[in-house]
This record gives sequence, structure tokens and C-alpha cells, in this order.
Amino acid sequence: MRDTAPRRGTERREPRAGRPVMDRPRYAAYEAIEAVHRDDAYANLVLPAVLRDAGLTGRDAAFATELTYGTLRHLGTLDAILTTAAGRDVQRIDPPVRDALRIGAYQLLHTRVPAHAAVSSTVDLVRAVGQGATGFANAVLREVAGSDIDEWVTRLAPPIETDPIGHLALAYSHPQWIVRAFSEALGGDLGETTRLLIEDNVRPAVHLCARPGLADPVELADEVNGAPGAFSPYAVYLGGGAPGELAAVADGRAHVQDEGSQLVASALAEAPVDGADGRWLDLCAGPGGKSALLGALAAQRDARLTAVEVAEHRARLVASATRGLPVTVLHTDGRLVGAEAKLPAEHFDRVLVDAPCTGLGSLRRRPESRWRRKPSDLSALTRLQRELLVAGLRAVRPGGVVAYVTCSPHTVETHVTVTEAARRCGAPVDFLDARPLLPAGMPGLGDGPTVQLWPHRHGTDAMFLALLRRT
Ligand SMILES: C[S@@+](CC[C@H](N)C(=O)[O-])C[C@H]1O[C@@H](n2cnc3c(N)ncnc32)[C@H](O)[C@@H]1O
Repeated sequence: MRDTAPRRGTERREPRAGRPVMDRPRYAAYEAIEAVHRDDAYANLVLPAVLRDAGLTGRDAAFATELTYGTLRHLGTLDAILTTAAGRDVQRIDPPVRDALRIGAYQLLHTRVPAHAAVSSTVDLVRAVGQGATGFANAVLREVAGSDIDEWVTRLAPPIETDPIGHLALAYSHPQWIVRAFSEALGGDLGETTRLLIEDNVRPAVHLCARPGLADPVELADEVNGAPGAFSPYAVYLGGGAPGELAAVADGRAHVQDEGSQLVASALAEAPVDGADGRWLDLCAGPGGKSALLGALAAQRDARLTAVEVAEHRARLVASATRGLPVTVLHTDGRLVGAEAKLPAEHFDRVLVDAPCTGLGSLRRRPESRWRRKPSDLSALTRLQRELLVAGLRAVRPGGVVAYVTCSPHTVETHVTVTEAARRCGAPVDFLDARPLLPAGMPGLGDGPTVQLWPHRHGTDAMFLALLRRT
């Protein structure tokens, strides 16, 4: 098979003049995926701009979105298949041709697009972006189309009996270290791990938070053609459409927020504290989703939230997300509790430490992130998590409560961090059972005292919550 030599440069590539431009949804998906790989861009940020520039709306935009997100999620498996079909490592294929082939293979193996349409449209795409590789692309795609996805997995994945992690990683397109971390957090249950991996490959519904005191979730659900959430009293599941265009979001009655994030923030607000309850602190606030919910709850209870964020642009996002609410935004390092006048020690009644983390709990929302994250990210992150939680435990007064939250179920970021911070903080702390602070009847919350939410159990991101009371 013939291939073109890898091309240098990162310039934007347009279809070559004089060539027919293939259908716009596929080209839009190609542009978005190329930007993700070339510029380390985020698909959820780059795609809306690509769709707008291409003038795509409705079904065309939905198809381009499916191709972009689906191809990026399934990249690991698609690359293994393409490597076999091409007879060479996929990394050695010219990047534009490689991305086009990935989009073609995704259509062949994961959509109802007829095989001839998937092949011919991809060959058109390669003709526009890949200079002379059409014969190669045609041959590779015909090879891919010769088997369905189950046959490919049977052929390429190691046996589940001898290498369960390797098998699941290939079958459900996740890096092995992430499958291992999920399996460990799920107590080694491979059935549950499989259900989680499947859920990570499905695009989740957008959740809104109807701000308490400002919007009623049932009325909001009617207004946006959505449905009230299953668990959070503030959640509304959006049926479709762009949340940014909703009047309720524009006028501050609601904001976009995963239901799991709503649940952990409201658990902190509901946790019992002894005595005064007017000083609340969010130590890692950007971009401000949990600050907005806590701020709305604080407004109903005559409390005030201090929202701390170290990154200036994210501190501005917090200010904008909490406009009109009793929230003071501080642009500073949360670890300065006790050293910064506005962050006195032993001062706050409720403290949220929603620490920076790997984000392994929200892979379904960020299709490229599973391929970007590395196990080596863990050591710097867990150190920062521990330091921030120690600072949070310094900030809370005796009798007050700290919530430690991550959007990752990795046990090193959850149990290990919490245990270490509690040991090192130098103050007496007790664990509170977080389960009774989540809605009654919520299934699958485990043995406590901490709570791990899961996409496959609860339809939420995999949020972890530990509640610590300063004694
Ligand atoms: C997981 S995010 C918080 C999400 C936020 N609570 C929300 O619901 O929208 C973690 C945030 O902590 C910020 N951060 C990182 N290091 C920090 C530090 N030393 N002090 C304060 N904020 C920090 C990051 O910039 C990031 O915005």
C-alpha cells in the first residue's frame, strides 16, 4: 500500500483548489479533530466554532458532533484496527490522512452510515487533505470494513481470562492505566468496570442547576423542554439544544452543572455544624459552578461565601457566575489560609475543597482527555490536593465541616489524599457519614463514610465526596 510522507508544519489545511469539497459535516469533524491533535485543543471548545464557521446547524451539526466526539472517544481501538488494516503503525501515517481514516473507521464500525458511503466520503476527504493517498485510504478502509467491531475486538484484544485490563482497554477504548484505576475503585468488579467504560463512550445529557430561590426545577424543566433530575432537587436534564442560548441561563436563574456536582455541593450545605453558620468558603472555586449553587443556598440562609481561585481568568469566571449572590471572590492561592488576611484560620463554618484532579470522572464529557492524561500527572496533583485539603482543614473552625471533592474516582486522589491530609493537618478531625446527606433512596452509595458517585450507577460524573468535621 502507498502512503505519503509525513508533512511538517501545523498550518491550517484547506481542501485543495479545484477539488470537490466533500460534505460539510465530515469536513467539520475533520477540522475539529485535526485542531485537537495539532493544537492540543479541547473538542468541546473547538467544535462549536468549527460548526459556526461551516454554517452547520440541526442534523448536519449533530452528525459532525457525533463524528468528532465518537472518533476521539474510540481513538485507541480505531488506531489498533487501522494499524492492522494498514499493515503499519498508525503513528507513521501522514497526520491528515490518519485523522481522515479514523473518521472513516468510526463510521464503518460505530454508525449506521452505509459502508460504501463511509469509504467514498473518506476517500474524498483524503483527496482534499492528504495529497495522493486516496488509493492507500481506499485499501485500508476496505480492510476495516471486512469485519465488524466485535470481530475486530476478538481478533485484536488479549483474552479477558488472562489479561482482563488489556482486554477491556482495547474493547472499550480507554488507556490501560485508567481501566486499572477504575477497576480498583470498583473493588475489582469487572462487570461494573465494563458498564462504566461503556457509559464513558456515550455522550451525556446536559444538566442544569435551577438555582434555589431563583428558579423552580419543575417550571424550569417545562420552560426548556427538559425533565427534572432523578436525584438532585435542583437538577433539570436538558432534552437538546444549546444551553448557552437559554433565557434562564442568560438571566442567572440556572447554570449548566452536572447533577453529581450539585449533589456534593448541597451535601456540604446540609451537613450538621455546631453553632454559627454564616461563613462559607470555597477554596478552589473556578469556574464557579459550585460557588453559584452554594451562593444561592447561602442567600437563603443569610450566609456569605468566600470563593478563592488562584488563576486570574478563572477568578473572573467565578465573579461572573456568582453575580447577584452573596459571594466575595478572592484571587489568591488557597494554601495561604492563615497567612492571608482575608483567609483567617479557624474562621469558616463550611469549607469546600473541590481540588484540581485528573478529571477521570468526567471522561464522557471530554472525549480527548483520556488520551492526554498520564499516570505521571498524579504525583503533582495529589500533592496539591493534599496541601489544599490541609489548608481547608486549617480554615474551618472547631465544630465546622469541610467537604473534599474530586471529579475523579482514582483512589490515590480520593482515599489516599483524604487520609494523608487528615493525618498531616495537625488538628483533630472526624469523618462524617456523607450518605445521609444525599437524597433519600439514592442507590449504590457504598459502605460510607465517603461517597463515590458513578456515571453507570447514578448518571452523574464520578464525583467523590468526603466530609470531615473539625472537632
Ligand atoms: C476542580 S476545579 C474547581 C471546580 C469548581 N469548584 C466548580 O464547581 O466550578 C479546581 C480549581 O482550583 C483552582 N486551583 C488550583 N490550585 C489552586 C490553589 N492553590 N488555590 C486556589 N485555587 C486553585 C484551579 O485553577 C481550578 O479552577
